[in-house]
Amino acid sequence: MTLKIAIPNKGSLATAAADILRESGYRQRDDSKQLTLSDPENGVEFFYLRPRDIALYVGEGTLDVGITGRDLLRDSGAQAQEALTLGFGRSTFRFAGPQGRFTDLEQLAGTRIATSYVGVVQAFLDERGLEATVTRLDGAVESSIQLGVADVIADVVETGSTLRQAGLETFGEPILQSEAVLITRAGADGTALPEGFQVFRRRVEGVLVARSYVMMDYDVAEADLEAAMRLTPGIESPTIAPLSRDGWFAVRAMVPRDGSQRLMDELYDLGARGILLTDIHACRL
Ligand SMILES: Nc1ncnc2c1ncn2[C@@H]1O[C@H](COP(=O)(O)OP(=O)(O)OP(=O)(O)O)[C@@H](O)[C@H]1O
Ligand SMILES: O=P(O)(O)OC[C@H]1O[C@H](OP(=O)(O)OP(=O)(O)O)[C@H](O)[C@@H]1O
Repeated sequence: MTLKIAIPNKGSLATAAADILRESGYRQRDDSKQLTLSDPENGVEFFYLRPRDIALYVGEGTLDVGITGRDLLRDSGAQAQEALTLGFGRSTFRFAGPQGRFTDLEQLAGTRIATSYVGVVQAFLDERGLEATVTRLDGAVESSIQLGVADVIADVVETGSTLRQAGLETFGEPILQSEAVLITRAGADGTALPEGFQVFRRRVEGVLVARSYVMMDYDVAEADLEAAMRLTPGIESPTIAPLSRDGWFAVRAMVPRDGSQRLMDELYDLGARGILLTDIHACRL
């Protein structure tokens, strides 16, 4: 059975979603107007949809898997769940008001709040027992205060520059931390999905690991081997091979990309030499 996959057709998540799928070995469309793309060799079919609608299709079971934002998933109220976090499309979702006007979330009571994410905002207010009037806008929410239709906005904040330009500032704790997620129907374990799902998930996971790890190779004297291995324990354990030079070993281990330069310095100080760092393009662990 073909695995049906929903991915964003445009907006902030579209390019990164297509990139990760391409890196996972799947075909992707060349024409941004194309609505579907079949990849029979891999047993999948892609449906290019608005990211806001993707949770609905997956929740209804019309499509098997989707890529969307956590905030859009929550906002939809659809019967869909996160299967994997994808590490891109990160944003926070926050309340904001005119500079110096609000300091505390309790001050939301009785205000008019404009947002494109009514579901998320209403759930947040309900949890705290706050009553406010929530108005749905399609976008450019930051203008609504100046234009007199709202006192407060709740919106996606990435760099914060849109807020600053509108003379607004955030207040209170973030409502939600979001990033792109792989979603499936709520309650669906792997067995309820077409068999291609496990392969799909493993491929995408492999690309995520490859992005966050690098391969480190170095040579080290036997006396320093233990200490070096403590610095580079690898995922399971490092590969160690004797060198023709007496008393020396070659070590190979995957290490997190973050901090890998510092690790090279530490290995060098320890006496390791010939330290190499190489990218991993994909992997199955
Ligand atoms: N700077 C950003 N602006 C908007 N959404 C962002 C940003 N960074 C990450 N995202 C995430 O992208 C998703 C929203 O994508 P979507 O395509 O619906 O909105 P958009 O980028 O504002 O596009 P459009 O306004 O054209 O519909 C959300 O999950 C959101 O958290
Ligand atoms: O914190 P920043 O880096 O400034 O990013 C956040 C802004 O970007 C998004 O708007 P987008 O350009 O997608 O337009 P829209 O929301 O009006 O559709 C979002 O709705 C905020 O307005």
